Amino acid sequence: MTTLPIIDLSAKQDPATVENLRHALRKYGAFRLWAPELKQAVAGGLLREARGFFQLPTEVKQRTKGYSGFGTELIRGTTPIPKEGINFFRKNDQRDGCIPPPAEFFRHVIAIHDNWKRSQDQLFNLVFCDVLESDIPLTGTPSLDYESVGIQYYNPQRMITGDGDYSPPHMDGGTLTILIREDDEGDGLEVADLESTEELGSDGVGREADFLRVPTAPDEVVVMVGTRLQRIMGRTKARACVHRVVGPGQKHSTDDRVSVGIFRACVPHPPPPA
Ligand SMILES: O=C(O)CCC(=O)C(=O)O
Ligand SMILES: [Fe+2]
Repeated sequence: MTTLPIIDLSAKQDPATVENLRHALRKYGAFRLWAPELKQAVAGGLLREARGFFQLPTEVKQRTKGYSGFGTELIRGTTPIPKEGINFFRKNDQRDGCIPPPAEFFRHVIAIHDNWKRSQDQLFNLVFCDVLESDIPLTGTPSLDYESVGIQYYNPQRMITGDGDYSPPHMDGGTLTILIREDDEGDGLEVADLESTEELGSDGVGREADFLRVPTAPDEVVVMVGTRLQRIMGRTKARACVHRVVGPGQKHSTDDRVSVGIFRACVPHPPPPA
């Protein structure tokens, strides 16, 4: 398997597809999803609004609910990621004196969230019932149905050198992440082949594993397993995807990069008191 399998939720999955998906969940913790509506909803306005937001003066962004400044998000608690971001619908995200995001931007985010709601049950049924053959109820409990939307903004002009990467290898914290990217050949997303190394942590996997490029394609998004799903299902069934974003490199030295993630059942940030 040298590309991620693709799933079309509107079709009935044949046994070979289900078997491929089962393998992909162990090898990469990721697969592609045919999602033209979601892709078009993002292209038709959200990206423009997001770019507009990230051009606002820093002091305005910093007061906006859900915003995290350049280099403030850390991987494994230590490595700053050279990006800015804004998160929506995250619990415990209360800072004093926050202002809401621009109304038109927020309207587009809500539209994406609503659009995704139409497919999410189908996706969860396929993954949990057909592929993982799980009888653990993974939907219908408030802590697992929790979902946030995060928008990442990568600006090559803010990179100190042109040879650093946009995002170091890491795993996401939730059950599944739906990642929506712009169509761009050299977009930089790569996922680790988890069968190519004995390492288990994202740091070791990042150093030792073979990585597979995941090119963007029209009408497709990527689905990635997070650490929470791995914990629930066990590593023999589903591994958390270790992914990174390489670049920007020469080609993208002037183009910025925007991605949208729908993070399902991600740990609220900051975590609630124990
Ligand atoms: O921007 C991307 O393609 C990946 C983003 C990501 O991995 C994340 O936000 O957790
Ligand atoms: Fe991620």
